[in-house]
Amino acid sequence: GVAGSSAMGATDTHSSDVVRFRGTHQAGITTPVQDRLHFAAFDVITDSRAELTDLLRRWTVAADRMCRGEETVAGGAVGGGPYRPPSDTGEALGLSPLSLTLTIGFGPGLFGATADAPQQQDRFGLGDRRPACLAELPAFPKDAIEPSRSHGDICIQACADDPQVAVHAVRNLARLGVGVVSVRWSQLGFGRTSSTTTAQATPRNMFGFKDGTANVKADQSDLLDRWVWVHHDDNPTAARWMTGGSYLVARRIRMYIEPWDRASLSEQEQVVGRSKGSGAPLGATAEFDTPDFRLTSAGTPLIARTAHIRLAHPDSLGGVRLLRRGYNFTDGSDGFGHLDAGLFFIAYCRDPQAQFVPMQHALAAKDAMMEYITHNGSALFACPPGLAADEWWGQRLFDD
Ligand SMILES: C=CC1=C(C)c2cc3[nH]c(cc4nc(cc5[nH]c(cc1n2)c(C)c5CCC(=O)O)C(CCC(=O)O)=C4C)c(C)c3C=C
Ligand SMILES: [Fe+2]
Repeated sequence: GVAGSSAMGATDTHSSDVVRFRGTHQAGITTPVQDRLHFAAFDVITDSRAELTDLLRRWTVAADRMCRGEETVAGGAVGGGPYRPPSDTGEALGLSPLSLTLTIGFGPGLFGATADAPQQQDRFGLGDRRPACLAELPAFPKDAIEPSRSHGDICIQACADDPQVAVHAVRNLARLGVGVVSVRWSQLGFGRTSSTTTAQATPRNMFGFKDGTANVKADQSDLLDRWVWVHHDDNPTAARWMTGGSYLVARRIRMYIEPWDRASLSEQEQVVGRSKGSGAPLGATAEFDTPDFRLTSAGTPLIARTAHIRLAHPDSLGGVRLLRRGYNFTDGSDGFGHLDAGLFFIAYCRDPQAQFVPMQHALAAKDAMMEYITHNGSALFACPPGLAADEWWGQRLFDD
């Protein structure tokens, strides 16, 4: 890790609070999932390639600093004199970095026209650099996607073990981006809904079930290589800037808490295919037991044909896996007395069209859970590999 001293006067900063910003892969993908999320999608509002690359350079410096617990610039909050707006908004002064990670991704619209947006201009001359799998996700049955919560040219996923640290990071990047980018939508998340290491206990989602048991984990390097990281041969030369990167699928999934809370325990367990208490697959005893989809009782499958874990299991999908990294959210109530709560689903994969798309098609068509959820936000981003020393976010994409 990086030395954990803080320029913000924090006394409680330890090197264990710092996640390395630079490396082979971006932090925030296999990093042990932190407790809090602030996810922001930006539209690029300039047509100038120079303005955009200048911002990406400035963002990189600020992000690198904030991940070490420093202000966006030295003395930014109060050191700039009384007559100028401070260069750092200051709400993280005195806080340690709390494992802040900032992960950047680029959306399909940055590369010009797509099948869904044929009018989109190739404003930055990136048309030939678009990886083939960076195409907007298709519509799935029962989707209720709201454009104001979807898509975007650039995303920043900020994760930390303190909401204020994550919000401070996104707020300051947005502030630095004035005139070049504008926030299209953002989502706060609390309570991770998956684990990415075997050392982490499995958390629970808003349905009260353990979530993340069968996730791909950071120490499963064969699975990461097969299902998460983009390979050199996955793309033609012009799109090889993605080698070592990954695609981020984001879905805002509203969960209808009130009808769920009126469903019997047995109905809830049938929907998921696992026991609510232990997280064990139905018919098994412990959380990490392998589900046996052949078990029956009086001729009926113990794990229903419509159970979430049967449909999302690799055996039902030709072996396909994803790295899930989602968060619970509650955005107040919906005006009708119902909680606007759910799961902000984030998954990383090597090829979203071959992994997420067939999985979501299977779930949307048959998953019993669909009675209790609606997908109302959707986005796909290409997250480049990690940065070498002095490299800036997007340098491999923009530099020829
Ligand atoms: C398209 C991918 C998936 C979406 C969307 C999704 C939504 C979703 N899931 C839960 C709750 C649980 N999911 C669980 C397992 C699980 N889910 C997916 C994929 C999507 N889930 C996969 C690939 C798996 C693993 C399947 C397997 O290999 O067994 C579980 C069980 C525990 C676990 O393994 O994580 C729960 C619980 C909700 C509530 C939700 C949308 C709101
Ligand atoms: Fe799931």
